[in-house]
Amino acid sequence: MYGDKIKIIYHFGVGLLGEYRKGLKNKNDSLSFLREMALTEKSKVKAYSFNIGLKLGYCFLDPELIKQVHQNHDAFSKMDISQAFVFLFSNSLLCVSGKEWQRQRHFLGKSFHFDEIKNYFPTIKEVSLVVSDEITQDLKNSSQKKMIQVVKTCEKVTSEVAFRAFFGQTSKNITIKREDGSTVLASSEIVQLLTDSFRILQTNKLLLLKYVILKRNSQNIFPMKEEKSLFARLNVFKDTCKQVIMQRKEELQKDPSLFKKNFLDLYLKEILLNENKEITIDEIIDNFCALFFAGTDTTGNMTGVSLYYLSQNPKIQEEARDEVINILKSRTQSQDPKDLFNSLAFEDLSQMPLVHSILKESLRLIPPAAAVLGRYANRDIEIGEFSVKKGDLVNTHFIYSQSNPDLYPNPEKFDPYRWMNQKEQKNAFNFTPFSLGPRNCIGQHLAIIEGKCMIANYLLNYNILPNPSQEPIKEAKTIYGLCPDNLVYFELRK
Ligand code: HEM
Repeated sequence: MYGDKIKIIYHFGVGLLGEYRKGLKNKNDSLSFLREMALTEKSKVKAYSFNIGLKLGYCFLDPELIKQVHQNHDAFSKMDISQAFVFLFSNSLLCVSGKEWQRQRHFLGKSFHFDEIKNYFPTIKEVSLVVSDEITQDLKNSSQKKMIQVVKTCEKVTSEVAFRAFFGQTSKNITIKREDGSTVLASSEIVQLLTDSFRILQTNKLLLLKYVILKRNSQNIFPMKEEKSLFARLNVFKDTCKQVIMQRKEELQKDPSLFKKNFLDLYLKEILLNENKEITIDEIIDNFCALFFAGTDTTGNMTGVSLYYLSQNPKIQEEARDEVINILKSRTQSQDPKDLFNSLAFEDLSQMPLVHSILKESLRLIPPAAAVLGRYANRDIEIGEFSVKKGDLVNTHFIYSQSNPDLYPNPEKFDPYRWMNQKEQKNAFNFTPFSLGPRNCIGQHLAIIEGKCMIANYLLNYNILPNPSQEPIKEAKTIYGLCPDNLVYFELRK
């Protein structure tokens, strides 16, 4: 019906996962089919059709059509992608829709405004320094270069920042008690819960079938052992969050002068002082989970991938380091990397065009959220020449236009300088790693600020070297990123 404007990608039962597996096996890249399509078809193909089980969907690739989907965001509802996803996020900004979404976006949006994010800058710097101090100590003890799991290292920073931005205290203070009596940090448990809920769907076919048919009711009808154990842990996790929130509420009720600028206090202030009756404790818990989930791995991956490309491109690395040092030279006489990084001011971050371009180029090549969360159309809607019917699955994928050689000459090349040339930025819809439209990423400024801080800190402290014995693999799991995480060595700078 749509001729060569649409490609059909059908894998019986496994759906799109089948195409990802094929790409991984043959090209070390789950999304190689989209990169190849971009090279051969350029902008001819507008969408591909795919299946999840027996259900068919459209994934739009053309920037104009992607724009139409996201501008009409209220015509779609996000899919329940796993049990933990629903349990942890269903009352959060990530999942709610309509008036409820508007209310939440308005409330949270104020805190994500560029000027407000400034408040989190000291925390970002402090946490970055704690992590780099550990690495430096380790390197000093071994007196040689060491392999660094850069994505994991960056996630240590991003998870701690997300935690402190929300609770205003360190994640080490909040622990979860497991059934076997052991304790685990809340920040690790939430990641583990999400990973486990995807894993059980992938490894237990019966459970997957039950979930596809029964959806949110799956755990209530003949719950399987893995479901029971997952839900027991999910309940403990939320109960723990609730206790922390209720305790803080009591503290603030007794002494309102204790209010701080963190998300939890902002919510509680709204409830206690402004007598806002719409905000519930469930909404607060779910938004903690959502901000933690949406902000940790994504930002950690963006920065880890940038460090990988810097290891592969020593000249660009040197130039980026000079950019950072030149700014900081005017702030301190000291040559010590720690003093230099300590002197970094929030305003300096906007004076780093190359570091910014490195992050953008990493997001172009390996966008952590390569596609948005799948959606169902809740009414019939025309997207360009495509007629989407109520109930159809819809998605949008960013890699295709971000790999189009007409828009990005030599698209596989890591070339941050292309961003310093205005031509590429003519059409903002060709580069959308943070999605677009009213439901775009609320945390994008925070992510870039964290990324710039981490890159600046590592450039000041270490030579970032490649690991020639490891081929990078681009794998799409919960997010799209590089693995295994042993692609980079750090060496202390003399
Ligand atoms: C490099 C880092 C990041 C990337 C690539 C990224 C990407 C995205 C994308 C593509 C969406 C749209 C998802 C969809 O519509 O299905 C999104 C939404 C969202 N992001 Fe981010 N994100 C990043 C960092 C962050 C950070 C740091 C936070 C907060 C701490 C955050 C919070 C959110 C939230 C709450 C939404 C939902 C917004 C809404 O529906 O109104 N993200 N992000």
